[in-house]
Amino acid sequence: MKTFDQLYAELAAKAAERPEGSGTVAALDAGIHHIGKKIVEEAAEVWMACEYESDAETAEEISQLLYHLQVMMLAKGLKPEDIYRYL
Ligand SMILES: N=c1c2ncn([C@@H]3O[C@H](COP(=O)(O)OP(=O)(O)OP(=O)(O)O)[C@@H](O)[C@H]3O)c2ncn1[C@@H]1O[C@H](COP(=O)(O)O)[C@@H](O)[C@H]1O
Repeated sequence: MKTFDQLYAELAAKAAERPEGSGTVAALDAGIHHIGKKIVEEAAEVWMACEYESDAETAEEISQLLYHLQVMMLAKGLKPEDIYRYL
């Protein structure tokens, strides 16, 4: 289990170190358009899970959406603090 900030730190390290086999590195290399499509896809999966699936399945879909949002943050050079200032 990890927090939002811990996941971001892990993904930022992956982006910097570019370990082989990292899905995060592959997504960053694929670019904004690819990441954006993943965000829309995961957002739809969150919606469907909320309508038709269990709380646990919904939580998992939300975690995946948060992951892809963090990948987009990295692609855009945004840090968690840049987001928190609007919360
Ligand atoms: N939390 C996540 C995470 N959530 C979602 N995903 C990705 O998002 C996809 C969502 O899955 P779906 O169910 O939508 O399946 P899918 O559409 O068939 O997936 P793909 O075909 O797009 O791979 C997963 O297959 C992963 O590729 C994640 N990938 C990585 N992480 C974490 O990120 C960290 C770094 O991961 P790597 O960069 O891969 O090392 C690790 O701690 C991972 O646990």
